[in-house]
Amino acid sequence: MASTTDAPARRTRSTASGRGRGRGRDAAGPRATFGQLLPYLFEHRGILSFILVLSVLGALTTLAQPLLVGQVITVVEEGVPVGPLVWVLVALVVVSALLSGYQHYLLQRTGEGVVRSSRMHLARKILRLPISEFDTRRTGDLVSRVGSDTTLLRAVLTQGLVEAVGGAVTFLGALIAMIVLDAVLLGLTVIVIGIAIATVSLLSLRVRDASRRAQDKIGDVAAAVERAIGAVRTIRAAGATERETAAIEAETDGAYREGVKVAKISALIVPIAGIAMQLSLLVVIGVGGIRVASGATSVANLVMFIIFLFMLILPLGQAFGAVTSVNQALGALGRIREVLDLPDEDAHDRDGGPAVAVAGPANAGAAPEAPAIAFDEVRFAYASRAVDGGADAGEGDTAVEGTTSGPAGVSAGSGEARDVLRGVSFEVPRGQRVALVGPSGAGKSTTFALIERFYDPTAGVVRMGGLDLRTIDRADLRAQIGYVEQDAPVLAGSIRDNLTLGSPDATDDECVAVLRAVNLGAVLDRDPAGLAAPVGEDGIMLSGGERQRLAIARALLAAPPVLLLDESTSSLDGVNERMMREAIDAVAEGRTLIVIAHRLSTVVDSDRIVVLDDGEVVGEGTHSELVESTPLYRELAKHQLLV
Ligand SMILES: Nc1ncnc2c1ncn2[C@@H]1O[C@H](COP(=O)(O)OP(=O)(O)OP(=O)(O)O)[C@@H](O)[C@H]1O
Repeated sequence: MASTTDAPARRTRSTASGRGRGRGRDAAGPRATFGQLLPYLFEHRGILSFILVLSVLGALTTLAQPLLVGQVITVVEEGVPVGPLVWVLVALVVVSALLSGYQHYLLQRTGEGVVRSSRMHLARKILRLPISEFDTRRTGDLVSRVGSDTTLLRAVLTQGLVEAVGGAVTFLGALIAMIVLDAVLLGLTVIVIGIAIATVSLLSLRVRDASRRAQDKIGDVAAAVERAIGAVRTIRAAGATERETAAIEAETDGAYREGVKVAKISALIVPIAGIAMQLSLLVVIGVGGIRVASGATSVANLVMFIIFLFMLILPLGQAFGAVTSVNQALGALGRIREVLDLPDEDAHDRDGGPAVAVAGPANAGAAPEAPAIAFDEVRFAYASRAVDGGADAGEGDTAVEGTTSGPAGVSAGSGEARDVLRGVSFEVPRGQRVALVGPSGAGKSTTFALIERFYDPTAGVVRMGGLDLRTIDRADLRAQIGYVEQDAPVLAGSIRDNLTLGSPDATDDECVAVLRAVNLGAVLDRDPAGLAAPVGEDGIMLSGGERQRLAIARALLAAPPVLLLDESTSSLDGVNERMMREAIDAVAEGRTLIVIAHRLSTVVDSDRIVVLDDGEVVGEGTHSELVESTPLYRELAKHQLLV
C-alpha cells in the first residue's frame, strides 16, 4: 500500500498513524440501511432469483408435510393402510433436504461474489481517492475495510435475505393453515410471538451500532499494526518494541470490548426467541388439549397445528438469529460506504471545472513558446482535518468531515491551516534544467505535489505550457510528467514490474538499456533471473541511492517531456553520487528537468536555480549569480564547501 503515494503524503502518514484516535467518531459513523445493500444483491439478480425459486419450492415441500401427517393420522384412525402416504412423505422430506442443501451452496457462492465485488469497488475507489485523503486516513484502517468489513456482507445473503424469503413463504403458509385449523389457538400464539418480535427489533438497531463500533476498532488494530510494521526498524532501534506492543494490545482490548458488547446484545436475542418459542408451544399444547377434550377440535388438527407452529417458529428463529449478522453486515456496509461515497480525485473536474476562478489568458491554449512549468503567485496550505480520527492533529482540533473546499478535497479548508507556499512565482523554460533548493520544510516537495496536481493551489495558478493545470485532464497531465519521489519506493514484484509501471509495453531490451543509463546494469547480475528477479521485501535489496536510480530508470522508460526529481536525501558516497549525477544527466537529455536538490554539487551546472525559504522564493539565477545575490544560498553553498 505504501508504495505509490507521494512523498509529502507518506511523510505525514507516519505521524497520521498516531494513537489518540477516535475523537468525534464514536457517535457511530453513517449507518447503512437495508436499501443500500440492494445494489450489491442486484448484481447477482439472476442466480438470486433462481435461489428464491428453490427456496419457495423448498418451503412448499415443507408445508405439504404436516398436511400429509394429518392425512396419515386420519387414515390410521379409520383403520386404512397408510403405506403409499408414508412413501410420499419420505420423498417430500428427501426432496426438501436436497433443495435446501443446494440452495445453501448457491447462497454461499453468491455471498462470496458479493464480497468479491465489494472488495473490488473499494480497492478501486481507494486507489482513486484524492491524495489529501491519505494524509488524514490511516492505511491500516483502509486495508481493514477491504479485508474484514467486506467479509461481513456475506452474511446478509447467506443468513439474511434469501432464507428470509424462503422463511416468509413457510411462515405465511403455516399462518394460513393455522387460521383454518384453529383461529383461537393462533390468536394466543401471535400475542406471544408478537412481543418477542417487538423486543428483538429494538435490540437490532443496537446491534448495528455496536457492530459498527466493533469494526471501527478492528480498523484501529490494523492501523496500529501497520504503523508499527512501517517503522519497525526505528521502533526496534529506539527500544520501543514493548511500548508499541502495549499500544497494539490496547487497541486489541478495545476491539475485544466492542466485540463483547455485540455478543451481549445478541445474547439477549437468543433467549428471547427461545422463550417465545417455548411459551407458544406450551400455550398451544395446554389450551389445545383442553379444546380437544371439549370437542372444539380434533387430535389430527391439534397435531397439524403443532407442526405448523414449528414451521412458523423456525423461520422466525432463523430471522432472530440473522438479526445479529445482518446488522453486523449493515455496520460494515456503513464503513464501506463511507469510503465509497468519497469523491474520486477527478470528480471535482467532472463536476464543472475549477472552483477557483481562473483569471487571465491561462486557458488560451498551449503556446509553444510558453514555459514548460510556471508558478504564478501560488499560495497553498495543507488542509488540516481528522477524518477517521487518525490524523495527528493537535488537541482541540475538531474532527470534522468534509470541510475541504472542493469536492476533490484538494485545497485547504479549515482556514486555520498554515500557508506552506506564500505567493510563489517562478518559470521553468522548456528543455531547461532547473533546481529547487532551500532548507528543509521550505516547501520544495509541496511544489512538486502541486505540479502533479496531488493538490490544487489555494490561490494563484500553476501552468504547464501556458495552460492552467486545472484545465488539463489529470491523466494527460501526468502522462507529460515523470516523478521520482524522494524516498522512491520499490514495489513488491520483479525489476521488470518496477520499470514498466508507467510503460507496460516496454521491451526487455528497453528495460536493460534504461538500467544501464542510470548505472544499474550490475543489478541484473545479482540474480540469475535478471529482469524477472524479485526486488524488495522478498528479493534483491536495493540501497537508497539504487532505489532512486531505479525510479529514475522507470521515468526514463516512460520518456515524459517533463521530469520532476526529488533528490534522495540519503547520503551517497563518491561512487554513488557520481552514478546519480550521470543518471540525472541521462534523464536531462532532451527534456525539461526540475530537481529538488539537497546537494548543491548536483545543481551547480543547472540552467537556473530557485531558492525557496519558508514558502517564498528568495532568490533565482545561476549558481554564481545566487552566490552573489542571495545570502541564504551563499550560506548553503558555504556549508557545502562550494565557495
Ligand atoms: N501532506 C502534508 N500534510 C500537511 N502538511 C504537510 C504535508 N506535507 C508537507 N507538509 C508541511 O509542509 C511544509 C513544507 O513541506 P515540504 O515537504 O514541501 O518541504 P521541503 O522543502 O520539501 O522539505 P525537505 O527538504 O525536508 O523535503 C512542512 O512544514 C511540512 O510539515
